[in-house]
Amino acid sequence: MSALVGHRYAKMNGIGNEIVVLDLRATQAVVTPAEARAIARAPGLAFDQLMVLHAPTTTGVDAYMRIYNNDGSESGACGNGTRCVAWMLLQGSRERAVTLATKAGLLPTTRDGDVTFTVDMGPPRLRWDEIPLSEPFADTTGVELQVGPIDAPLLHTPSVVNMGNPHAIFWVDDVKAYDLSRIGPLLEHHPLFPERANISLAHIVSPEAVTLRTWERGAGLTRACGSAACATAVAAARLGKTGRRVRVAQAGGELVISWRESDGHVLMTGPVELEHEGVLPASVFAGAA
Ligand SMILES: N[C@H](CCC[C@H](N)C(=O)O)C(=O)O
Repeated sequence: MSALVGHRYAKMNGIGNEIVVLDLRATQAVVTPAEARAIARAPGLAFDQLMVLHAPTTTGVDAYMRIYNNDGSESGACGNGTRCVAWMLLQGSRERAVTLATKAGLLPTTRDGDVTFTVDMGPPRLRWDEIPLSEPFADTTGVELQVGPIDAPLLHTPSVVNMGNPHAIFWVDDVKAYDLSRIGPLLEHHPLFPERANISLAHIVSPEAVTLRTWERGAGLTRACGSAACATAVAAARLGKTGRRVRVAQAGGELVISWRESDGHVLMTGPVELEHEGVLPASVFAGAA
């Protein structure tokens, strides 16, 4: 039987980004890619990201998180899921702050209201080999990549940003005018991105507002992606398209993103929603492969 059976989970969402938080702090067990895929297929547990809590190994950290996409692959960041984790850890507590650790670094998170949280997503990484890209580009605000005919590309010159995970952002007039479910997987797996990439279409509404759609690496089209909102806000500010504080609207709702001047950290604010809680039943893993 899977060592995950009997551990507590919460099915949540962060503005429509489907999240399962699984608390493994009481065990040494680690989720395998096959187990992550089995949970994603279980009735009522379909997720875009699975946030797994492990006991912290460093003082001052409340939990270490491993983040899985629904294809079983791992990610270094998930903004919407991190707010859900903070909700779970602060549930019933008077504390207002938690510090979470991932393989990409520390994520201090504060509660701003009952269901509203701000995550310090840390500084973006902007050098080509930090994204990573497979070939050098001095300027990552626009790299050579296009979709469609060479002389009349449909999409071209994305900005690239690493927010703990790789993002490419194409600037468009209408985010709904493209078949992202067809274009997304081609770009996610493009040879320019040796670790694959999250692919976003962004429309600048005003210097304070952006509309966004994202095809997520390892999860496909989602209703919202927090790290994509952060990456887009950084890229838009670098290009002078917006200021350093923007509202980012996605299919599932809105986030406020601030790229702090003093230390270059990106702050993401938004709500979470609890759908149901329980303990993982053995049936989830029956016949898992
Ligand atoms: N939905 C997440 C990001 C998931 C990223 C994942 N698809 C990857 O980079 O592998 C968010 O709110 O930030």
